[in-house]
Amino acid sequence: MEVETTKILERRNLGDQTLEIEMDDTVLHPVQVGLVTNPDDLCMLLRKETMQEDLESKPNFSEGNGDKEAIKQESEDDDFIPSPALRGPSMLSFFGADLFLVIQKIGTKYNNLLKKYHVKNSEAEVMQEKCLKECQPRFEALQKKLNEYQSQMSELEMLREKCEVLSNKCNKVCEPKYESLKKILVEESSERKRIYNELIELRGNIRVFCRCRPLSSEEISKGCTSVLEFDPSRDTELQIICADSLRKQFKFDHVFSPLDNQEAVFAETLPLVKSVMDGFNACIFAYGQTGTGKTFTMEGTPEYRGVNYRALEELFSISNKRSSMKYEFSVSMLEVYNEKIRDLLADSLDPLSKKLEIKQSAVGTQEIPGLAEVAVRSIDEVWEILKTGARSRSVGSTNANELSSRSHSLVRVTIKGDNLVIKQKSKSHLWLVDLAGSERVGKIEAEGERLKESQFINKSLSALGDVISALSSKNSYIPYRNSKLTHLLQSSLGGDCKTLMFAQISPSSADLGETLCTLNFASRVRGVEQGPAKKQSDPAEGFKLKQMAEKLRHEEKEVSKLNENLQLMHLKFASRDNAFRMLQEKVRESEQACKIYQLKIKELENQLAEERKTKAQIEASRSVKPPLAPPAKQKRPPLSSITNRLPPTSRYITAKPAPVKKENDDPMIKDLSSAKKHFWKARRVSLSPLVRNVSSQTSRRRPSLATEIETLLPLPEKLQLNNAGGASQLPLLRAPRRSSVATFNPLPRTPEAQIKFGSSSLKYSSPSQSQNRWKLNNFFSSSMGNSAQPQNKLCFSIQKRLLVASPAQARPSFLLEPRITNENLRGKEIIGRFGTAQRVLCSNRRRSIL
Ligand SMILES: Nc1ncnc2c1ncn2[C@@H]1O[C@H](COP(=O)(O)OP(=O)(O)OP(=O)(O)O)[C@@H](O)[C@H]1O
Repeated sequence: MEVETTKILERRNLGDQTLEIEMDDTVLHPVQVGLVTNPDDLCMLLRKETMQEDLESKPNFSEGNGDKEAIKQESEDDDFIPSPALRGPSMLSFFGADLFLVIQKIGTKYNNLLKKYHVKNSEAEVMQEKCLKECQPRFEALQKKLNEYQSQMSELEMLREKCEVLSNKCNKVCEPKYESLKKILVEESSERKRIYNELIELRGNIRVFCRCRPLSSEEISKGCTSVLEFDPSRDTELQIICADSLRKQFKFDHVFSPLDNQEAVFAETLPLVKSVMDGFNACIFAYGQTGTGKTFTMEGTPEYRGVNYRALEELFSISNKRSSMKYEFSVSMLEVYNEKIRDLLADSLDPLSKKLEIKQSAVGTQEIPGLAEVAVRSIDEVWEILKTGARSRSVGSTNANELSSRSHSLVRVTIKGDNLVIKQKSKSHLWLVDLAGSERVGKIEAEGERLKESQFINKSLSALGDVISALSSKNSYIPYRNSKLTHLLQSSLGGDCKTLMFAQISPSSADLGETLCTLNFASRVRGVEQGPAKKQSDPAEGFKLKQMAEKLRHEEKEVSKLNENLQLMHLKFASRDNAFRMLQEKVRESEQACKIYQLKIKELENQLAEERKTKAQIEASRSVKPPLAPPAKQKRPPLSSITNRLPPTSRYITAKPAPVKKENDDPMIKDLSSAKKHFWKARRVSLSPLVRNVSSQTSRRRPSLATEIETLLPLPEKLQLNNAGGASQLPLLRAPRRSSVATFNPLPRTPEAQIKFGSSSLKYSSPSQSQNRWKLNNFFSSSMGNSAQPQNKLCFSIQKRLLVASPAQARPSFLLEPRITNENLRGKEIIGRFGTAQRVLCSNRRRSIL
């Protein structure tokens, strides 16, 4: 709430004295009256200015006898301009009355404003208290939480540091070990692979196993006998009893009798499956007469799982064991039926609708675009796929087998390996082939479709024989493309690929011819790698092989140990890394939470600061309270009283005027703004001649009470006084009291000047000062012996200026002869004297005693 204050200056030259009148007024615009010889002059001057202004501003205003009511109405209007009707002696009294009215209005307004101010102040206090009550606990709680978080943060920081130390230590200690182990592992695994491959190669890249099924119940019932003889001590030899005295011996890589179960068969197959995991292509196929157990060996039954299932089971098992490798498996199933490739895992209901062709890839491998390839992650998934494919397979009934396979069934397992240590990738295929039954067409009495199927089957089997034959004789040309079967298996037959053939035979005497055919074919296949096989029979080679196998076992053990160590290290690393990450996450979360809380606290602090600031402002504004209205007895009479005329009786005059303090937004001030404007204008226009008069009169400096007293004091005493601590006051005594006395310039209209005048009036605003002012007014009135009311007022103004308004600069009394009756105050310096009152300087404080 800004308070606008103005000041009316009135100077009066009374003989050899120049009196100054300062009048605080919060409504009236400053009016400079100039030098007047008596209050009437002042009134006349005001009237003159107002009238002149009025004439200037309202030239068309009708002159004549003014209606007082109209004039009063005018005075109540925004423009506080006396009407031309006020010209003449009555104008001053009306002006005074109107001024009184205005003051009265302003007093009322001031009281209202003061009430509002108090109400608002109390509201603000209540709000402040409420806010403090609400915010303080929250602020304290937040502060507490912040402290907690900070302590947690410091703990986490410590933990993080510990972790870092541990991690560094671990890195320092474990890293070299890890690197050396990794190096050893790589070396060992490559060595193992090399030796293993060498062993397989020594055994032969194409291996042939012969498996004989037991006599079926049907065959037994028919009286068929077994034509096979097995020597348990020689698991690679087989004798066929062709006639009573004729026996034919066949040698294979392994011969499985009817007593050997699926596990035994797979145990011998395992090395080849392992080599697939090392990145070699492999092909396992079962060849034989219809009903000799090809499907049984390859697929098996749920109770007696075949090679397919066990091989994949083993692949998964090896994959899980090798922690340094990451494997992915996928399975495709197809069949070659009548020289056509059929996708057994295709979504289409009719597998033949999808025509599949063999294409050679850029790297020289044979691919079948469009062939379904199902990723498998567990052996259960594999089993389901195998069952699905087997259901789609082409089967037919022959007189040799009720559910004879009329096609070559091929399962392709693709293994993608990724060495995590040396970042090496590999891809290999394992073909698991269940060939169609090889039988003489005449024997099965095939006709029509069956005959056609048999012809295709025999043709493809013959092509397979040719390929193997070409491989054995190391021909430059291998006729892979003579059949779809050999074409498909091209990348898995020959070279460094591993091939295993199961020659399935029947023990029945009824199938002797077919058995001999199969054995001959198998012997032909085995001949491909007869060199190593022959060497096996050499004791020296055997010993060498045994030594290599021993070495291989030892290497495998070492590798498994290294693998275990590596896995352990990996686990340690992973656990520490995980812990570290968790801690980091916690730290991050805590930091985030702390940031949020800090922001909240900042907001609250800002809020609190604003409230404090508001409170301070309120208190400050409270401290600069407007002057309280003096008591009724001491109230300053309105300006009208300086005339010797009484103000006109009106309902406004009866109200007691009160000192006012206004705000900028005071509507009353707005009402009076135009009046102010007129006063400004009037002053500027009318004072210029007066100023000239003043300057001519005051060239000899205005004699004031102060200077008058000053002249009483001899110079040495003055100096003494100055040295005795009155240094701050002596210059005031010496200097002309007010330089403006002589010049008496019009009040400046600049904002700075406004502020100056405004501030100077503020120092008279305290109630105590106001009361003192009134006391001294009475005192001076009585001391000067002037009974006239206007003069009393002038006397009061002098007191206010010299003594009350500025007590700190009160002039010392120069009647220095101590007349202090109080013993306690004797020896103190008298600094002022008024009538019987003496003012002494006591411990930097002035005390007044009478
Ligand atoms: N080693 C074995 N032990 C027990 N039973 C067997 C063995 N081998 C085959 N059999 C049985 O012989 C029968 C014929 O076997 P399988 O169907 O596997 O012959 P196949 O060679 O696949 O015939 P095809 O070529 O016509 O498909 C089946 O009932 C099977 O259970």
